[in-house]
Amino acid sequence: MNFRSEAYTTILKVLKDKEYSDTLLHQRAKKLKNAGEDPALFYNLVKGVIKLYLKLDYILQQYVDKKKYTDTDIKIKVLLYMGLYQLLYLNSIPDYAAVNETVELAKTLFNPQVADFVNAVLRNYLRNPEVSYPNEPALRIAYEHSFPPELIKQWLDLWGEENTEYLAMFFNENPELHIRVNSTATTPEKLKAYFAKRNIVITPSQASPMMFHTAQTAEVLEDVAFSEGYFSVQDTSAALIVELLDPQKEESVLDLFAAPGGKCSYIAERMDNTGEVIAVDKIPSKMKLLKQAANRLQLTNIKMVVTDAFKYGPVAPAFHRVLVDVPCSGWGVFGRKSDLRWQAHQNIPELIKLQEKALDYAANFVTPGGFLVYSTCTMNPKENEDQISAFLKKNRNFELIPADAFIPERYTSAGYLKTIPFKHNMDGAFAAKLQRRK
Ligand SMILES: C[S@@+](CC[C@H](N)C(=O)[O-])C[C@H]1O[C@@H](n2cnc3c(N)ncnc32)[C@H](O)[C@@H]1O
Repeated sequence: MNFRSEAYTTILKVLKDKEYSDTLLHQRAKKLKNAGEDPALFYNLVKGVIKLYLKLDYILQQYVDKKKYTDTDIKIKVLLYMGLYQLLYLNSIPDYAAVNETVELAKTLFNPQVADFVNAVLRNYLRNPEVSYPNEPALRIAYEHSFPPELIKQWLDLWGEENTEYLAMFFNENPELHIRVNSTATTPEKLKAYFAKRNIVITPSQASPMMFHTAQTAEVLEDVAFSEGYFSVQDTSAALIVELLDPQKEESVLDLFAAPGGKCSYIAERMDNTGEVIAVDKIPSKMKLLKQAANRLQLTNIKMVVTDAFKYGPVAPAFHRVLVDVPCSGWGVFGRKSDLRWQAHQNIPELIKLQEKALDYAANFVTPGGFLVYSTCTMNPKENEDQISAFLKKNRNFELIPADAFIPERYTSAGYLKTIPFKHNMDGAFAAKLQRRK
């Protein structure tokens, strides 16, 4: 077993069969680790090639006869992507090793002719690695940073060339690990001291006293403090959404689109294991993850209901706080979810309808004087500000509560929680806090 052959079959599954799952990746990485291989290289190669395959493809076309490249099977293209990715991004691997190992893999998987082809293309690149990109901004950014051109066009219209490029670049970097302290088990100071004793540096977040970030991902995840429930892995932007919701002890809280439950477990922690959090989601396998997290964190105030949110009832204004964390285009999490940029742009109109319906439905559960938080992990105004404006126009009994009363002002804009990945060094998220009048 070696990390390149495992990476090859994984990448092919994603690019050819459009199948991606973090679980599959983790299982394979674990297998490699047990066989004495470095899982970090496996993760880097798989996630990197999936994110950057459009760029790799664009470059490779410049080193092969056009017709021959068009006729080349995806099974062979994946080998070329892997070889070129190592040459461009894996500095720990010398160029000769990147080429030789890819050629050897081509021999094992195919035959000497394919191996010769792979060798010739990669060496062609090495002889003259100058690549030229189109002048037109949308195409240049799309190929240089590997995003669908139609998505880049939308971003350019929204934010202009400079910000679009910052965003695209940010999502191609290796994201740091963000962790959240379990306040029912320990304190931020104790957790920091615990890791310091083990020579692991975790840096306090500027955004939240309960959050840290670290570049020592593997060491932190493998530490027993994780399995013992002293912390969770969560992007800081997601934690801020719960801080905006601001759940209090002994309250009743409804989390209508709850799984896999990162926000739900934080709600339960902030309520210090009191009151009741009802977590609703329709996907049983994702709810299982919430159940595991609740057990690990020893949270006893979460009640899980596996059902379609729109069938959850009785529909009555019975909750102090309702979180409606809707399915969205996911633009804000393109850094962590390597395959998402290749699918997310397709179904936005449908998502917008679902979000509108979810917000309307969730509002029915808020008690007079209670709060409703609508959130997404996207920076798309049509899924964010536009949804809230339309809702407030229809529902005069709700009003916007400014977010900067709950989270640092730097992460807010026009009363909303709004995180900008390259500016705040976290995922992109949006949330609005609405109060139902008494
Ligand atoms: C953005 S995710 C929620 C993430 C979650 N709040 C967290 O912090 O981990 C949206 C969730 O909505 C769920 N979902 C989508 N349509 C649904 C429906 N009609 N009823 C219930 N859950 C639904 C999906 O299974 C998905 O887990």
